[in-house]
Amino acid sequence: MTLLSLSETETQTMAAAAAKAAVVLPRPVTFVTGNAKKLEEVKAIIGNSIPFKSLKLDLPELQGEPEDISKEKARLAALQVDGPVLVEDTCLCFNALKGLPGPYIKWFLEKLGHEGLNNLLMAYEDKSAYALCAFSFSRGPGAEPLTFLGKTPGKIVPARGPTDFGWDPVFQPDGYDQTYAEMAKEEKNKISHRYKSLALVKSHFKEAGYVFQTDDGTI
Ligand SMILES: O=P(O)(O)OP(=O)(O)OP(=O)(O)OC[C@H]1O[C@@H](n2cnc3c(O)ncnc32)[C@H](O)[C@@H]1O
Ligand SMILES: [Mg+2]
Repeated sequence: MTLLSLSETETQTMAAAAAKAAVVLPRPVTFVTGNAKKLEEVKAIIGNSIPFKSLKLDLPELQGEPEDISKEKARLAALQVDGPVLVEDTCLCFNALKGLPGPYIKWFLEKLGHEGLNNLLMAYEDKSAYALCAFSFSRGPGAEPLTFLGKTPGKIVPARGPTDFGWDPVFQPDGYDQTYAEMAKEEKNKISHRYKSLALVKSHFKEAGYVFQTDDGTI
């Protein structure tokens, strides 16, 4: 039998390399959102792949590009939670309107409703649009957030289907006869902007090899 014996220096070097490779984070990651329907989808898509809990908080939102809004939400959330956080910002962008309402879709929807969103495109032949989700992950207060974009193309149609989640009834993804609202949840979660963004988040977590530590120090 051959015994592999390492010198003290070799052992120290290996331990240092392992410590450098693994980023230890307090467990779990907190997904901060004020939107219960988002949370449902995020739970279904993330499953057990990332240890996470949620916190219902309506974070203030900067004006600007989706990526910047999302990053700023993550910075604020990390300060509030004092730990690792995930947040997301969702946009609905009309191509004829050069990407608007975009991040302001929440207020457009609230004021104009589904019919009003259709009316915005009345003067244009081009009804194409895309749903955009920008997830941001921050390792904690002061850490620069990483952002992951997921985009699903489609078109704006008169409302069809259940009205329990935002603009789902007026968005029909390309390649489908149904609106997001008419689709089975599992179907939407296989092709949605949120799914695509979270697929990148999951890959990042896999590649980064984060190690999660509980309060009592166990991993
Ligand atoms: O606390 P946060 O996470 O910010 O939740 P929110 O509801 O404020 O969400 P956003 O700021 O991202 O605004 C996006 C708007 O689009 C709606 N929305 C988000 N994702 C959607 C989806 O997948 N389908 C339909 N509507 C969606 C949502 O209800 C808002 O009105
Ligand atoms: Mg919001």
